[in-house]
Amino acid sequence: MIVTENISKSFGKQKVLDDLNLTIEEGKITVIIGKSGAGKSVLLKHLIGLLKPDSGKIIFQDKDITRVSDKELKNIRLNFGVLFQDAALFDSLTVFENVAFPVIEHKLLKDRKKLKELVKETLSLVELENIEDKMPSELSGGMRKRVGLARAIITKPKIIFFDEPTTGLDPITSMSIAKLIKQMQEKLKTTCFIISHDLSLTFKIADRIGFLHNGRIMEFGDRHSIKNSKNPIVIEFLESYYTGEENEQQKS
Ligand SMILES: Nc1ncnc2c1ncn2[C@@H]1O[C@H](COP(=O)(O)OP(=O)(O)OP(=O)(O)O)[C@@H](O)[C@H]1O
Repeated sequence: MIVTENISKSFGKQKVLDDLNLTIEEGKITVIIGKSGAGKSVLLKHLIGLLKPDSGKIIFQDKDITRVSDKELKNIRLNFGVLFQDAALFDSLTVFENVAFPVIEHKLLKDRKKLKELVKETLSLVELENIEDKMPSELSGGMRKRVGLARAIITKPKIIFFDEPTTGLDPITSMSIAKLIKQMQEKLKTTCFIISHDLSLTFKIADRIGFLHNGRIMEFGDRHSIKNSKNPIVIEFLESYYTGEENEQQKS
């Protein structure tokens, strides 16, 4: 579980997070939605320790991760897997080397044969087979996301953070990634934190949905409660998405 307590963050005069409180429950999929520029990526970067708040706490395993040493933060990050928006694969490394990277970097397994088996097993969890020798440039967008997901889960992290997991994918591939996240989460019982524009994904897999607005989580609840929110700002956001205005806004 991660709990943020009153985190605030400004860039110059712009206050992006404003006393934000959020609880990410263990073993659940939490999705944060909100308009473009609402601060979803800034929130995610705080949770994984890439940004520090101006004030407030982020509690993980009884520790405030905003106040730990760099060494401690590195150890804490071993509990985290991150799937970045563009999958962030290393283009000069093979799929095998990409997926094995966190294991090699943290010296978690030295036996080459066991590492090969682990990479194979992890790739099969994301429904990929026999692509270890391929280069990222040879893969489709959906396959790159899957490889990125395999790399994020190979160390069996307690929490996986997803930055817009379906951006840039067609609706069918997006749905297959959404299904895969759900299946993987059910199999590994991992806690998942997702920021997304994709309401189809959100309403398909989220256990908890948070609506970020004006630097705060304005509405938080399960799929049913968000869909039936009486808050006019939430209603407007959901309606604009379905009428395409929000999508148009993303493109501009
Ligand atoms: N390092 C930074 N320096 C200055 N301003 C920043 C920085 N990072 C983010 N911002 C600003 O914070 C605001 C929130 O940005 P953020 O990327 O978190 O929004 P978002 O909700 O993720 O948007 P989108 O859905 O379009 O990705 C934006 O106005 C952005 O310009």
